[in-house]
Amino acid sequence: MGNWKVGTRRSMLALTQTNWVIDQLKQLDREATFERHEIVTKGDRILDVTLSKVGGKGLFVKEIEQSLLDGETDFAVHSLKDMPAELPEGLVIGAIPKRVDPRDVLLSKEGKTLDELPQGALIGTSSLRRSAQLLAYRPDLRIESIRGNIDTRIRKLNEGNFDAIVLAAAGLERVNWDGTISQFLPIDISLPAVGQGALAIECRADDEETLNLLRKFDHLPTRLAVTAERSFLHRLEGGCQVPIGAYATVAEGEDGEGTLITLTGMVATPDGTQVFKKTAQGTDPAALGLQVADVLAEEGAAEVLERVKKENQA
Ligand SMILES: NCc1[nH]cc(CCC(=O)O)c1CC(=O)O
Repeated sequence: MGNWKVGTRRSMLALTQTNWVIDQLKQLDREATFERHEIVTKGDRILDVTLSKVGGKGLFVKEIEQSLLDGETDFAVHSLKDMPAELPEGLVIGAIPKRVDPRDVLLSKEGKTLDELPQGALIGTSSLRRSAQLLAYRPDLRIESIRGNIDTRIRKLNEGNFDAIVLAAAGLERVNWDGTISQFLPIDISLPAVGQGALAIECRADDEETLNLLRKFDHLPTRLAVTAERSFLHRLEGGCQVPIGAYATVAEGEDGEGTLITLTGMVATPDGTQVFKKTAQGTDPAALGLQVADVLAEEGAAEVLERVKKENQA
């Protein structure tokens, strides 16, 4: 029983994700009804500046979180990778549904793969993580920033502005546009963003009724994996200024506590000339994230983080 007010961004991807979550929740609770509240965020309004320069991830979630805190909405569906490592006081992630494909994908003219792209090809991405890893693999590539929702970016590729663009497989799959994919980039070439491919359903920490509804929709292996990734991100204070990636898996078929988690973390220089990567295993996701972050920091990632931060202040 109950009526839930659901906050969502207005982009095609956001609406598709929110509708999908509502459909799933209706199957878990046949009595429940849902009302969508569309919210335009700062990240949606500012389209002409590179994200890392205007305040990063928080831009897509802040107004939505305020509406939760004000009680105008009861829960909100986000792409987990758009969420900052720390949530505002009073809010929690009530459910993390099962993750879909975490990989980055290449969309290119004539369906070329990364290896087939011509010398000096122009790649559209505004993600430091993606450009650093692409340059590490193919230093000849030229990178140019591209903003806008998925549909805008694909239009810019089709208009001939780029030889290729990089997007997340997950977003394309959710809006049924996976037919546009030229190549799934291997994880060891492009380590995904923390939380990529997973959704987060955020609600008030003291809203038992909503937490009860959402709990049924939580997927423990995904929660363990993204908890390890977010703990890694948090330890390195990775805003959007530094190329950072992480990807964790949980052994197939296991879904309990004490499950073995494998986490790979990555920090790179923006030009891709230095890439620090480490893989470790453990059963405590938060501790594993800290451990991988600390080892990377010791091996040189700390200097990179310091240097990039200084350069950005200058
Ligand atoms: N940066 C925007 C964003 N946030 C979430 C997704 C979709 C993928 C996901 O849910 O992880 C995308 C698009 C993209 O990176 O291609």
